Amino acid sequence: MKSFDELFAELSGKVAAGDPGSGTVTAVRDGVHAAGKKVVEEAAESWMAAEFEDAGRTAEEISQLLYRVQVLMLTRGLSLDDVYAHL
Ligand SMILES: N=c1c2ncn([C@@H]3O[C@H](COP(=O)(O)OP(=O)(O)OP(=O)(O)O)[C@@H](O)[C@H]3O)c2ncn1[C@@H]1O[C@H](COP(=O)(O)O)[C@@H](O)[C@H]1O
Repeated sequence: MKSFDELFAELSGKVAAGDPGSGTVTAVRDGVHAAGKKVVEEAAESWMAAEFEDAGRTAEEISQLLYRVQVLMLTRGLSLDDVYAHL
């Protein structure tokens, strides 16, 4: 299990290092358009799971949404503080 901040630190490190085995590195290289589409896709799947599936499936979809939000942040070069400043 990892927190939002721990996941972001892990992904940032992989992107900075250009880790060749990382799906995140590939996703960031695919660019903002692709990253944004994945956010929308996982947001829709989270909504559908919340409406029609159980809490466990909903949590799973939301975890993928959080991951895709972090990929979008990394694609735009945003830090956690850049986002937290607006909370
Ligand atoms: N949390 C995630 C995570 N969630 C989703 N994904 C990726 O997203 C893929 C699933 O996306 P799809 O669009 O194929 O999903 P889907 O077909 O809609 O599947 P469902 O939503 O229907 O379940 C997975 O196969 C992973 O490649 C993730 N990839 C990575 N992480 C985390 O990121 C870390 C680093 O990963 P790497 O960069 O790949 O090393 C990992 O240790 C994980 O903690």
